Amino acid sequence: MIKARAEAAQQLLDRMARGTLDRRAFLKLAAAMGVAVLLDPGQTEQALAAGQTQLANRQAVKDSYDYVIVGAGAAGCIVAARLADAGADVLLVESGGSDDLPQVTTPGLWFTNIGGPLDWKFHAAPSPDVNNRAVPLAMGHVLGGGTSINAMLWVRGVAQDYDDWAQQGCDGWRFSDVLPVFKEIEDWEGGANQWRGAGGPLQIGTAHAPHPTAAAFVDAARQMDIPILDDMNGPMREGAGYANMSINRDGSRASAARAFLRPVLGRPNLTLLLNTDAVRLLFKGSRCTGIALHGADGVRNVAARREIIVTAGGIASAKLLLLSGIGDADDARRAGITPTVDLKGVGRNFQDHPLLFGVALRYKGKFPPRSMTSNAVEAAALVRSDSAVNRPDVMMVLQQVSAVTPEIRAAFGAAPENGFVISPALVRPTSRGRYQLTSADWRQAGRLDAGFLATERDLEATARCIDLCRDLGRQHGFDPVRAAEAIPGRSLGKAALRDFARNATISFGHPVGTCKMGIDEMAVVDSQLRVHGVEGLRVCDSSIMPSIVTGPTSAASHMIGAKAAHMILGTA
Ligand SMILES: Cc1cc2nc3c(=O)[nH]c(=O)nc-3n(C[C@H](O)[C@H](O)[C@H](O)COP(=O)(O)OP(=O)(O)OC[C@H]3O[C@@H](n4cnc5c(N)ncnc54)[C@H](O)[C@@H]3O)c2cc1C
Repeated sequence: MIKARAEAAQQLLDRMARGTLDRRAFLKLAAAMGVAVLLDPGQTEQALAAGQTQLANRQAVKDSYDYVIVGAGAAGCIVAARLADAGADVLLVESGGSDDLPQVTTPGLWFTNIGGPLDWKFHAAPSPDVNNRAVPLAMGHVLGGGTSINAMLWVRGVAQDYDDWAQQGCDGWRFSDVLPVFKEIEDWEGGANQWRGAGGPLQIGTAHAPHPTAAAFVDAARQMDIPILDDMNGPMREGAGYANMSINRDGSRASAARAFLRPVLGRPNLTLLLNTDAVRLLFKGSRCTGIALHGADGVRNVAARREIIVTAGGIASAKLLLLSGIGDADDARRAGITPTVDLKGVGRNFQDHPLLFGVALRYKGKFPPRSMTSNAVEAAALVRSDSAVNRPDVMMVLQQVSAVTPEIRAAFGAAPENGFVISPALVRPTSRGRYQLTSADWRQAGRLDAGFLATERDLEATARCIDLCRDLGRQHGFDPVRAAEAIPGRSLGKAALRDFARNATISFGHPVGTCKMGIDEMAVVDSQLRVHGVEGLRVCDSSIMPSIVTGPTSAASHMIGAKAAHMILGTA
């Protein structure tokens, strides 16, 4: 009851922040709904200022801004907020719409967004490595980007991930360089320490009333001699435990939009345009001077006095560069685009984590309902697929939902009605994919060869991880909750296990790498995230990762946005 009233109060605040309610109407409704006492005066003033300011700014879009930022996801929200806070005149353009929706704010509903209106609904091209399936690749198409629809896992990876970047020529990106940035953005419920930050804008915590399957998972991991970690982000290493989530103390989703952007939307020097697509970058010689936008009123050009900053995510950032002639010049001509800069790496080096749905277990009796504050992924283990491997390369992910891919269902039967899944995930893939345009029309999705399980090493590690997940499910720790393994439910020989991997693979939702940072000929941006060969243009999001981090990519994407803001402002 109290929660329902708190949600009603939040919805009213959101409507006012969008500019669809004025102060009088807001106060009248709050009194009528009996939620006035729940309203924090500071939040009310912030929402009112945001609504009035953004309404006025939208009605008077200017011909030029200091910075134009494309994409309001994990990285874009942080860059925009920090630059606006520093006094710059900022335009933030987002293709998706508002995030004032219960399926965004309620953690337990996140997966209902996959394939729905808040998802770009992208698919990888069919590949024999996954039995010619066109694997769906969900990406957030809404204010907040992926952080508004993701599973809220907050995982930095391991320290070596960032040291690897530095070794590849990315100066300033060693783990010791990025740790302070991770710390400054978070408000970890356990308080600050050598590894963690407290008091930052983004609240991070673990499940407070975990589902019985989560405790069973951790017990089972202990029985497999996997180290148990009190906090999976500190120290960041092999082990199992309760997952960190980006979640507010009140149990609602903590997204980049809510944590970083909303508090500054009352600033007159920040304009947020929703439902607006960036379709092409504009140039004068080798300088990027502006951008062509497509919104409800058609196309308009906006100039950037200082820089254009592209934060459109793991695929769309590369797409915008390619549409603007930055990429392989021969490919550009073939697509009917005049080449601007011959940068062969744009769209290449694609990486994602294959995730398998999975090893399905039948629950003992009726599956207890999860709390709506649960992300349904409350525990995980980061391990090595083989003792010969020198660092963690696979993850076992508890999924407190009962689902398998259609191909696994056809071969092994439906997932049990009362059940849950242990998903193998390959978190250090060696294969690399490629994104390409199929036409010069920005509305066309283009083609992604994702490279899932495309190398022998990746297939072998994934197959081993299936066995590890099955082993985990057999441990006594699961006895209180597991009746039996339902899928695969029988032992699989080498060929059958590999076939299972090919049929069960989906995307973990972590596309990165298509505008990679570095100094080699395939690098797209330098270590300050400036596009090679172009002035006035940076790419500052998940697409710049030279190699994917060992775990979900949201935390690293936030860090990239925050570090980019420091670079632009000269504060790091
Ligand atoms: C279903 C799902 C579950 C996930 N679960 C997790 C998880 O639990 N933990 C985790 O760490 N990571 C998870 N991720 C991944 C994580 O959300 C991403 O790594 C992260 O959001 C990437 O940040 P980004 O800033 O690079 O891009 P995004 O957050 O994707 O933001 C890009 C934004 O740009 C907008 N955009 C794109 N093209 C244009 C254009 N032309 N014009 C204007 N705007 C444009 C998009 O609409 C989007 O809002 C998940 C992702 C999905 C989709």
